[in-house]
Amino acid sequence: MVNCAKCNGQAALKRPKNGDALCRSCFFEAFEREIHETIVGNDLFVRGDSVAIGASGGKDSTVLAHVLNLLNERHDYGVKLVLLSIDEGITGYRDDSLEAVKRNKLEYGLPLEILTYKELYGWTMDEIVAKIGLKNNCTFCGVFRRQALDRGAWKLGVNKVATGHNADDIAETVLMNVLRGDIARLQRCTQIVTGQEGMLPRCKPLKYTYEKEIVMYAHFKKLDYFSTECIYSPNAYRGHARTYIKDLERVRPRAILDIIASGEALSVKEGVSLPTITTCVRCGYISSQSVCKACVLLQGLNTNEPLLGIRKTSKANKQLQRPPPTSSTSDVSQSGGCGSGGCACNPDTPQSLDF
Ligand SMILES: Nc1ncnc2c1ncn2[C@@H]1O[C@H](COP(=O)(O)OP(=O)(O)OP(=O)(O)O)[C@@H](O)[C@H]1O
Repeated sequence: MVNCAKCNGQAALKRPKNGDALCRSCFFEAFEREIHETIVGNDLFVRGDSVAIGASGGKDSTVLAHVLNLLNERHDYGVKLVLLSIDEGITGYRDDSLEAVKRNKLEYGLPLEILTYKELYGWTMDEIVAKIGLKNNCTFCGVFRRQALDRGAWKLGVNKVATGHNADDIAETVLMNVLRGDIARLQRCTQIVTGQEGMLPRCKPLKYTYEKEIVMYAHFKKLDYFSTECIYSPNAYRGHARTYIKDLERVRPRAILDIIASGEALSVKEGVSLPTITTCVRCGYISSQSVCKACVLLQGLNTNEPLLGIRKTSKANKQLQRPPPTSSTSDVSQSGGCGSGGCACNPDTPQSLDF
């Protein structure tokens, strides 16, 4: 029998993060305490905050909702929590995972708001994939989701958004941004709170939490989540980064934290020009070009030119300085959006690589 390193009882697992043998209850204690320390150490919340948890029904956001709800009570954060789900319109995937979110809403007694791509943009992902095929569809989905979460948060009147991005996700993003030479995103992607002026702050309380431990926690706690991969997401580039990091982790478990620390330690030399943040002339959301990536992509879909937002968008941006077509079904291009959210996309990057 292997003894628990903390209480000397019978160990039930070996922690992927540091190899400690722990019993279940000592693992729960360590897992929850570390997330609490991340929250407190980084001032993620203040009393009175209203926080929308991006709830996809997957393991990460389900564990996030469970743990935030628990810590909020245990440590009396005084924070109001709300679940916010975006229904991208992916039959056989998001409809099923949203059922898990609806069950969690009842289980945790938290309000839930669901926004759909169809109502926000006039298109479901099923329709987008039918139009453009499986290549590039993740670009549409990622850009629309980022803006949709902001729009949902403004609608709910919250002042913060929390997402379930974990340590593995962040290490992968660091690597991908290094390989792409994307300095602006490299600088941003390790930040635990993102969101420039005019945007709602977004935080990642699971930034230092290993994916394997999230899976273990969800499994031992018997949490209700949906575990199937997106049917439209080949996302080969992230897949390569993921495989590489898993290989590194096998040799050196700390590699994930080390990559995050390396990303955090990088700083951009003075004088290097970074994209400036402005407001999209079409929808009013924050953008790094005069027309935001969501509007460019939407224009492409609505005018039968779906690659408009995929190719170099400075060109597309010039094209879009013209007024939008009146036939658009989206409230983004028709009404100018709510004018208060934050789509901080970098239109020249083919995939969404920051959070
Ligand atoms: N459809 C959605 N609705 C609301 N929030 C979402 C949605 N998709 C993703 N998010 C948020 O963004 C985070 C990272 O999303 P990603 O697509 O990387 O999924 P993931 O790593 O599989 O996470 P999860 O296990 O929570 O689905 C999620 O944990 C969640 O907080």
